[in-house]
Amino acid sequence: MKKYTFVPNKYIKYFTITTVVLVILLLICIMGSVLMIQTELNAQIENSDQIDYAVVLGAGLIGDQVSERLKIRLDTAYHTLKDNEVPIVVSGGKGDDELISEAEAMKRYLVEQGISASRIILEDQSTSTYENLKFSKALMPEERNAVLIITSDFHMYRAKMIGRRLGWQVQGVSAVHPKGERLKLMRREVFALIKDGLITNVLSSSYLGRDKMKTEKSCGIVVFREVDHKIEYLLLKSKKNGDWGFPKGHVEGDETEYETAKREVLEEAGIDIQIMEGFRVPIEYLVKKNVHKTVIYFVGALENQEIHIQDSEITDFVWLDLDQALENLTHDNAKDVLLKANQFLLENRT
Ligand SMILES: Nc1ncnc2c1ncn2[C@@H]1O[C@H](COP(=O)(O)OP(=O)(O)OP(=O)(O)OP(=O)(O)OC[C@H]2O[C@@H](n3cnc4c(N)ncnc43)[C@H](O)[C@@H]2O)[C@@H](O)[C@H]1O
Repeated sequence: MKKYTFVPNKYIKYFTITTVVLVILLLICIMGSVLMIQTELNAQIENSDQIDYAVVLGAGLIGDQVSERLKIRLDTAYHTLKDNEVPIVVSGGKGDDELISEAEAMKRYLVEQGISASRIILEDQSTSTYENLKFSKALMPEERNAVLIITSDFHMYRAKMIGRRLGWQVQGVSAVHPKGERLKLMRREVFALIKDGLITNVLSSSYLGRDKMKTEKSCGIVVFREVDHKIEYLLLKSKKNGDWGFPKGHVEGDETEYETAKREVLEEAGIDIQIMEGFRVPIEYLVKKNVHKTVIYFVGALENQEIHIQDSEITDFVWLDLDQALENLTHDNAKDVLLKANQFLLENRT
């Protein structure tokens, strides 16, 4: 007769629990080590010729000032990028306790250090690492996909993993934090990595590219007039969002960009403008989180016509010189368009 050894249920339970705990501890140790070596692995740019964009990831503000952790990332970005011309996406939305978006504060900091504002693109909608990178990608042309990520050493592994998932050729430069802080943050990062790597990466449709961005396209005109040999620019105030900007609107049907721009200016301001050849400046931004909008701006002069604003969409209009217009425009990318338009007029006006 066969003999069975009796093993009480409680021993099986203890054995299982101990094994699970040991496996988890082992996993945490392995992941911790992987995170630790990111400083050495991403100490500097591997190949600067192969970077289309740099993306700097946000890390919290105190009021409207960058936090100490974010400052370390931005200082790394400054030293890494100061001697080249690569466009820089600064990425981070506005938290409940923040007065402005992280992206805005990051831009201000980098500009104060001496980086040209025209190199900096704002991604100011994201609230997680995944959104940082996904929304940044939406601001880049599809074919420009060699990206340098700048973030904290402990955060780099996850950021690069998500970047690759989004189809980028990724390089990284790690911002190095003091050892004590690094260890503290690394514990948190291990759990974020488990979540992003093991759960989201496998299960979430967003990682598999199914939550595609919608796209919108509008066209508009920077309208100018000459008063006593001085240039003034037309700004309109949007009824929907209170923004001061240039007349513009969505492309309809199979209109050309010129046709859309002229129609929208006629609808919104009641004026028929001839577009000047040689100026076409696109800007891009996100409307909410999932609409990637491109607006193409042209330049055109107003002569002998009165403005009649479209009451349903526009609440006010104003003619301003360059400095006043720069002060009044709501969005920084529109200010960049105006500076370019002004330069174009200085070089091309007869
Ligand atoms: N094809 C189409 N698709 C969708 N809607 C259509 C449409 N055709 C017509 N419509 C609708 O028709 C109305 C008028 O449209 P239009 O007159 O045709 O459109 P628009 O001026 O280009 O844009 P809209 O007012 O929608 O948004 P904007 O980008 O300025 O502002 C949107 C947000 O972006 C922000 N924003 C504006 N300019 C920005 C910039 N330069 N940088 C960053 N953010 C900016 C604003 O503050 C605001 O929060 C709108 O109510 C729209 O809903």
